[in-house]
Amino acid sequence: MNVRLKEWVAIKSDSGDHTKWGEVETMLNMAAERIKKMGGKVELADAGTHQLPSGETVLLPPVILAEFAKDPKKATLCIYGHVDVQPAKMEDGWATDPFNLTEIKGNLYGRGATDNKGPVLAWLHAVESYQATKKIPVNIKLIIEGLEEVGSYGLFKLIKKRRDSFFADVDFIVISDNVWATTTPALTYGTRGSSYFFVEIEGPKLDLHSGVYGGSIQEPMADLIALLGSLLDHTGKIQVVGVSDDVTPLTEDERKLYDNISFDLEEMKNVVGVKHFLQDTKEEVLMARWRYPSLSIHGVEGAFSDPGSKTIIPRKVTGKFSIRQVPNMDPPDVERKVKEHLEQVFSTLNSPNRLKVTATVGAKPWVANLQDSQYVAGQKAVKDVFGVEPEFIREGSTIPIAQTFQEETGKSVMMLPISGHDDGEHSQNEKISRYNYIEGTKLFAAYFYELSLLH
Ligand SMILES: CC(C)C[C@H](NC(=O)CN)C(=O)O
Repeated sequence: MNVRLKEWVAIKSDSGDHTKWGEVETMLNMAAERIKKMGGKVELADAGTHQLPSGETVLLPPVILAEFAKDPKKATLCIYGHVDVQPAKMEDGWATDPFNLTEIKGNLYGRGATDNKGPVLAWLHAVESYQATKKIPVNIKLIIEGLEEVGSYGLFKLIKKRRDSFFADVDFIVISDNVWATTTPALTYGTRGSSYFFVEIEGPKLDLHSGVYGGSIQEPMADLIALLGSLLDHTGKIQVVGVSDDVTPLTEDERKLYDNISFDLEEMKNVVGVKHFLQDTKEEVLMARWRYPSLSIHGVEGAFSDPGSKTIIPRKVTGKFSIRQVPNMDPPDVERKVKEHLEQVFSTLNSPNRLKVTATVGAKPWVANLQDSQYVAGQKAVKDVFGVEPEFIREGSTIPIAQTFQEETGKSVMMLPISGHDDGEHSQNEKISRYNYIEGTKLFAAYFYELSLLH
């Protein structure tokens, strides 16, 4: 059992609820202390403030900017990671306490084990192992945040501000915050972007007895269900007019990249427990995940959701959904079209209730240039450690800051995942295998070495 990972997983650094950001700060301080113990120079950089959908302005947790002793003859690598996590409760169906890292048959289960505390620690372990030999082949900088899971508030501005200082001498930026597509190690060259929406419907002054008022008022929940039901058809096609218009057309060269992925549809059905996907072939399923947009409905705040029955008409409900975006979609344009769509559907309901739509995340999609020399180093490092060629993959999830790193700093960005395809990021029983954690640490060490040969 890895003691450090156990200590980090024990911190409930769920960033989803701003009232709990104290735990996120505790986690950031713990990570900062670890880096200082390793001889790193650490700044807890001010990330500014953020306005919540309620209108309230809150102070953001800081961002760790750290660096180790620099040798001007060596290349400088900046590693990005995050130490906040998604929410997790035993009642969601976890087999073990999500905040008590538990080893079962070679897997380490706990919230954040793979997304992203395990990989962040693996980077630190790789640095430490070189420190023991006093021959680290590249200069290392670190940027570690605590709000990735809610859209990296404040980080965009901080990167702009530090472009000519912290980032000035950085040659490469690397991120390990995603999963392999199969059991073969991978290099990731694209992620989808995301816009997250809150649709609030507010009706009566207070919750009402459905036996008294049912049938005589227009219920907020019925309005909300009509709105949410208008977003998608049964084939998964987004119904918001114009949203998918800008999707980059598929080229033959890009299509060929899918041929070599050893993705097994049957195994994937078993992993997630579904009878079939919306697409029929491996290529179509992967494209739906990586290079086409999707819309998912996540939940309803304010609706009765406890066990048992309560005969209530909720006064105010907030539906939550997000749209994953791909090149060349633009989050502000998507957000405008979604708002227009919801207002138009709402107008047909002739409702006396109030509608408010807020977009809380506006993260751009990211695609790297596969000819970038970092990918050569990554490919060699995978070969060194695993003895196989990596799969070149994209990722359906979002790293909000990836495209900003590339655009603002002009530096090369690569993703080097060490997490397994079945690690259950954001899900019940999230885990990292002992194998991936240890071999992943070796991969990072090999990558430092291969990168130094490029310089
Ligand atoms: C913008 C999202 C909240 C970011 C989140 N990122 C990850 O899961 C990265 N491992 C996502 O839902 O994609």
